[in-house]
Amino acid sequence: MTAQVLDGKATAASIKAELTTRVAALAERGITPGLGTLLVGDDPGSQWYVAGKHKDCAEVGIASLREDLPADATQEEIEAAVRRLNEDPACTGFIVQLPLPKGIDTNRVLELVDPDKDADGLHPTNLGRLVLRVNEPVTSPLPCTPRGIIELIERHDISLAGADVVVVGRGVTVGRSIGLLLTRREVNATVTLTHTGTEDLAEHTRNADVIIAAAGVQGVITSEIVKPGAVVIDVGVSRVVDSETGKSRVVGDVDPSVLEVASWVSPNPGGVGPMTRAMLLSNVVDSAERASGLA
Ligand SMILES: Nc1nc(=O)c2c([nH]1)NC[C@@H]1CN(c3ccc(C(=O)N[C@@H](CCC(=O)O)C(=O)O)cc3)C=[N+]21
Repeated sequence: MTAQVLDGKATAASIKAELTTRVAALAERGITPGLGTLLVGDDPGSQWYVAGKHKDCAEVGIASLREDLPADATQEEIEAAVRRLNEDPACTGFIVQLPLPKGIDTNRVLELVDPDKDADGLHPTNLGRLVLRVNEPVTSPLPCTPRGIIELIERHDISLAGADVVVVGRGVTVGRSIGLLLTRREVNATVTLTHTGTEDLAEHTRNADVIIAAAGVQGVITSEIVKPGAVVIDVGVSRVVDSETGKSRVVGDVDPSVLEVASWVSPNPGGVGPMTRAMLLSNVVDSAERASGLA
């Protein structure tokens, strides 16, 4: 058996097409959604990510706003830039590109973001809303990677209702927050969160209908610890130097042997990454629709 591919690139492309239509409807009412980015310093990786976000925006008709600060920007200067984006009516959602330079109190910066403009969906107020509104529609931004993973699964007609989902890794952006979405009544999965303190990871994963691998450990999920027919989502990102080409490349948490036992596997790259970017755009369009009374 060979697993089917959960194609994140193709799924993100259809989401972007849907967003283009919604952005056009907003334009008819004189509204242009705008994504702001706050980038501090000159890390090439961060510059590349931010450039990609502005390119995505241009594709669907979202305006881009940038705040770029030097690597030696002070806490006060960074907080002033957050306030400018909070107050700018042209900015309907924004992100603070992470990581911020050493010595900056990241949580203080993130908590200053207007929760209604929080395009990452990771502001404490928005995580709190997810906790409190478990049985009601959410009208606040959702964490992008968790939302992208659920969309990727459901848009392939795989039901999560009643599924036993094992999450590997307790990082804030994925492991810690995805259970808040998976256990909502409208999704209805059962969730086990495993981490480095888990005594027997295999015992959990072998019973899972769905494995969400967000540990950042190359190849931790091997075919021996996956139940035949399981759905396996590869979120982890590690950089390795290819022994043949000598070039650096991205590898995930899922070992290629898993393709022989799973029913569906998300590739990495080409799976969760493009979905995360599409959900960032969705959060910005959702916010603009809410602000204009369309949603
Ligand atoms: N405030 C904030 N929000 C973020 O969402 C955020 C951040 N800071 N800091 C950095 C991480 C990283 N991240 C990625 C998103 C998409 C891909 C992506 O699309 N990757 C492609 C290809 C990547 C490659 O080949 O190098 C793929 O998976 O197919 C990767 C990484 C968002 N981040």
